[in-house]
Amino acid sequence: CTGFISCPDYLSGFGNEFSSEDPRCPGALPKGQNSPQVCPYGLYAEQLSGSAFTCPRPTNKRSWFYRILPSVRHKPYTTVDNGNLTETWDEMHPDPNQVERDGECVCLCGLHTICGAGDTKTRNGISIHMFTCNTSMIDRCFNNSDGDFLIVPQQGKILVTTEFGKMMVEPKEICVIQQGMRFSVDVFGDTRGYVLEVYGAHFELPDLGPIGANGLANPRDFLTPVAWYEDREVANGYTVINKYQGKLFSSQQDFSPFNVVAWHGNYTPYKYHLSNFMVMNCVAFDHADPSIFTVLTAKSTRPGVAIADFVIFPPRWGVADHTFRPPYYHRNCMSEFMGLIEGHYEAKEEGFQPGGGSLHSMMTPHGPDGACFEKNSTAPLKPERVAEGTMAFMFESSFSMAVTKWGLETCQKLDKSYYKCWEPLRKHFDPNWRPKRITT
Ligand SMILES: O=C(O)Cc1cc(O)ccc1O
Ligand SMILES: [Fe+2]
Repeated sequence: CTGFISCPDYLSGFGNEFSSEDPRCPGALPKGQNSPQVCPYGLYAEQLSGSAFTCPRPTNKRSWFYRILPSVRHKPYTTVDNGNLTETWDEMHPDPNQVERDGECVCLCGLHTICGAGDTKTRNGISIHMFTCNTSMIDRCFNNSDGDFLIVPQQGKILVTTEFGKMMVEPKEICVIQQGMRFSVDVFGDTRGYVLEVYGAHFELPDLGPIGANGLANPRDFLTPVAWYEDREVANGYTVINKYQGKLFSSQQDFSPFNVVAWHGNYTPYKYHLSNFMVMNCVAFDHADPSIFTVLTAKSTRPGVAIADFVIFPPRWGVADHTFRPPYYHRNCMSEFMGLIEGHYEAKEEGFQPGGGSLHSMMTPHGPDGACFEKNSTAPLKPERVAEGTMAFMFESSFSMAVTKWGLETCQKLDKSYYKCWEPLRKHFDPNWRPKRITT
């Protein structure tokens, strides 16, 4: 692989101290210091801080850019229309009902906020957006001052150009663009996906506890781009869109922001292919909690309680004996937003479509639909492939999320009959039932 556009190169590892130079400028990284009086090739040094300076070492994050011009050389920010991107959580009256949205939704380009909670100003909260797009961002980039984006493409691959280099991300891959990292997206047709935004925390790999040193998402499968720069003047103006305190702003500059010739640090964008997830599950009996499928977690300050977990339901074997194998019926102290990248979700063979979404709010009952319950209560329990050809996922959050007006009304894709999937559930109670006697 040689070309950067068709097949970008990557550095492997999660949160490593990486360093990268565009091969056109060998020696661009200063040796032995970050801020030489004059940088190699006449570059400017600029630090991007992803944590407070004084964070303990395991959570201390920053990267150093060596760039043709520093980011500060831009015209003032002016406000622009937010479209359907919002951080207003009281547009609609709270509603604990199960919510399901169908997949097809013809919308303009941009981010459409479905639900969320919390506040960018106090740096604690999340929001969940959908994006639909059929044109690339030309001479335009995005900078999220509010938080980190975990992007889940569902239809169409995206080429993400960042200050660190380029990443091609296709459905069943995810990428994370952390707070303040400028990026621009090229698409190759109709493109759609989900975005989980977290304010005030970064994603980490979950602890493995008794699993041991290996398993789930392994660090080496996370890929960070290699340095790539363009020295491009843009006479008509290059637009930097800044999301700041939930609102969009635009500023103009006369050069491409992707002018980083070399960089080093541990604060980078990255991508991950979900097929690399090493799936663990029960091999005896009972249904394990879905936390065993956690790819990434954004921890809160309460031990074990996530601001948001990114959880997947990948293809795997189901082997549990004398067990109702699908997800159990559930009321949760967390909020569960589910999406579908491809195939069918195991608890609902019908209805839930790729590109759709469901929200089971805090303590709102949910679980397998009537057909799933009947089928799996009598199915012979032989080893069986589960979720073959499918990839569902969940954003699980300790925040009690509000649904936006766009999510409930504007998109016009709310499935008002969702609750009906549980109506066929009927009583099986038999007061004369007795345990089977074992006769010898
Ligand atoms: O379908 C869901 O709502 C998600 C889910 C999956 C699972 O395996 C167990 C519990 C749970 O909430
Ligand atoms: Fe649940």
